[in-house]
Amino acid sequence: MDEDEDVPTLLEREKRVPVTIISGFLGAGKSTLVRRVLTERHGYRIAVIMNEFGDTADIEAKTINVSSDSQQSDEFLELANGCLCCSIKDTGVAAIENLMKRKGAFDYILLETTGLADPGPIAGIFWHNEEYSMGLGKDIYLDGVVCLVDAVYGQRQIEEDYASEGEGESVKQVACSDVILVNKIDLASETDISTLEGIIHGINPLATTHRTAQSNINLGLVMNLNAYASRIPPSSVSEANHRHDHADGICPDPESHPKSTHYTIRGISSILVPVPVLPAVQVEVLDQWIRSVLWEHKLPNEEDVEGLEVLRCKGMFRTDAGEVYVLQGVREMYDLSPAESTEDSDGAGEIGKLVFIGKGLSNRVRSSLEATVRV
Ligand SMILES: Nc1nc2c(ncn2[C@@H]2O[C@H](COP(=O)(O)OP(=O)(O)OP(=O)(O)O)[C@@H](O)[C@H]2O)c(=O)[nH]1
Repeated sequence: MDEDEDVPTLLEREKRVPVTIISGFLGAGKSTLVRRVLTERHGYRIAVIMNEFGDTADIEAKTINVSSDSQQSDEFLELANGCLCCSIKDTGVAAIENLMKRKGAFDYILLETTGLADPGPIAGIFWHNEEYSMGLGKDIYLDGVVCLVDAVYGQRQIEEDYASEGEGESVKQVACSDVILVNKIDLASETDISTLEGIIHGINPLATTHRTAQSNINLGLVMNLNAYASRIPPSSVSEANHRHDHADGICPDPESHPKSTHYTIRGISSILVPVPVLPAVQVEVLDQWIRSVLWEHKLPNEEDVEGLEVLRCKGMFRTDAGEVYVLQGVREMYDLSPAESTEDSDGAGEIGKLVFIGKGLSNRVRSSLEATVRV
């Protein structure tokens, strides 16, 4: 990251401080990314929060010659570039807000999860607070989830992880991410990297991927994504529609092109359904469909669909009343509401889209959704 790289302005746009969750496969380069953030002069005042004060902090303490304040129950390291490295036992919203009260406001918070953590529930904490707990979550909001994948071992990790029992953490990490860094590209062949990218897009057609070596990424590409607000970057749904990476045969449903796509990798799949301008009254019908699928794991008025579980959903469409609706969801939590501002509406063309990523998303589920949004 060069000093003179474009640094997005964060605080002018939002009073609340954005939080980005960094997840990643074991050994994929999370600590290397964090070390970059903590040592390079990028102009942000970032608090990096780790579940455990692990190797990175020790390394920082040694290499930057700053000692940690381990007298307190939480530990902090203030770095020369203005960043703060800290470990708080409880990474809930209230604990992070307390941290801000004690240590002052930051421009940004990066929350690093351990290599085995599934970011879905962590993302849910922020969501839940924002939605239900007045007062909490007033200072911070979830901006996005970034996942590091090892370019050399990523494919094997995904496959072995799945083979162990059900779909593994690495698959969930990919499914729940907004940006994915395929790291260690210096060690992998072009063919292997492309195959891995195909698998990643197969699991999560909405995520943007970047190739990196030594986790070297322009921070502007992983921060300030606004991935969970009631808005959706126009590119993300349209890109998803064009990602058809079949190099490894992960798109087993060619009949669905180009109207909708259906990828699957051993249980985790995604469906993308175009949505025409909907009569306003039909939004409630769609809402019921989403509730049934997310909460009851079945299609409306039908028996359970075996293994139906949505990990992530997103979408945007117009109604004939002139409103633009945005869908955002993680697991059982979702929000289907009109876009926050007219600026957000610009991305919605006449044809909207809904994307669901998860398990059990069969053709039957897709047909049911298509019928629900048919006019
Ligand atoms: N060759 C190469 N090595 C890398 C790259 N990125 C990281 N490494 C090395 O890979 C090893 C693991 O990187 P970490 O950053 O510790 O990975 P991690 O995801 O934090 O690991 P865990 O926390 O143990 O899951 C370290 O020895 C890094 O120096 C890269 O792009 N290329």
